[in-house]
Amino acid sequence: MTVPTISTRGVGKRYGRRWGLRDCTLDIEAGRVVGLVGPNGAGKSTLLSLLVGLLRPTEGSVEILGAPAGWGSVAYLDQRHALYESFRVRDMIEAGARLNERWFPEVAFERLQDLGISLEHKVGNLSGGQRAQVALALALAKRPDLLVLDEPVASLDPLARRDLMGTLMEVKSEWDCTVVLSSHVVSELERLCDYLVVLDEGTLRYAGDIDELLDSHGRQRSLEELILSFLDAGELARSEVTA
Ligand SMILES: Nc1ncnc2c1ncn2[C@@H]1O[C@H](COP(=O)(O)OP(=O)(O)OP(=O)(O)O)[C@@H](O)[C@H]1O
Repeated sequence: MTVPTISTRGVGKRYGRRWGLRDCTLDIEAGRVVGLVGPNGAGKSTLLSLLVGLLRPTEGSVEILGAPAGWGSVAYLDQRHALYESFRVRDMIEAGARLNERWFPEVAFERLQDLGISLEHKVGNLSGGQRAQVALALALAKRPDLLVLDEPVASLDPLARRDLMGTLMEVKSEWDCTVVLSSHVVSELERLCDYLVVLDEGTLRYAGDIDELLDSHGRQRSLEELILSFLDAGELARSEVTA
């Protein structure tokens, strides 16, 4: 049996007295593009941080390609696209070689050249969309087995969103990494993703193949409607508990 890229078992994270995520069990096979959705505070960033080893679970376990989270070939991009303002784009790419064991600078150089982003630009002078593209190119230069993106398009205008999603689609057609991205924009997820994970109030509401989900409702309901129904079901379950 092949090892799933992502395997979590009853994973939970508590912040003080409050659980950010609880009892989350997932098996996600290699090559999937996973859309992670849920309202504010649902636990999306918590789950993503657990997957990349930035947070340690309070309970349960997380394995990436059979090894504990934090090891292996994983790239993580958050919505702040943290970069060194005073560096030129070229310097950022070259600095990556000193920080990463696996580093393929040509991947970043080629992608940015294709996008018309000059390597000589200072990072501090880039637009929001260009910064996002540079941050993504740096993540891709690791040629990761797992690419994790926390709301990568949240701060971008519609054109920059489209460009970034286009880059992700190209990446998927070029090599077979597994991608997990969270977003509030369901239409964008639908174009890119083949697997859906829905969280609400720190609880897993749904995990499964998107086509199978749409087929199981005879393609009569949109993905957005189905996601809302998972969230409403949670609302119903909570009101039954508290009634
Ligand atoms: N460092 C922290 N300290 C205390 N509580 C936290 C911390 N980080 C997250 N939480 C809480 O855990 C819960 C889940 O937060 P998380 O950031 O994972 O949600 P999210 O789905 O990513 O939300 P958003 O869409 O608003 O970014 C929330 O109730 C949040 O307040």
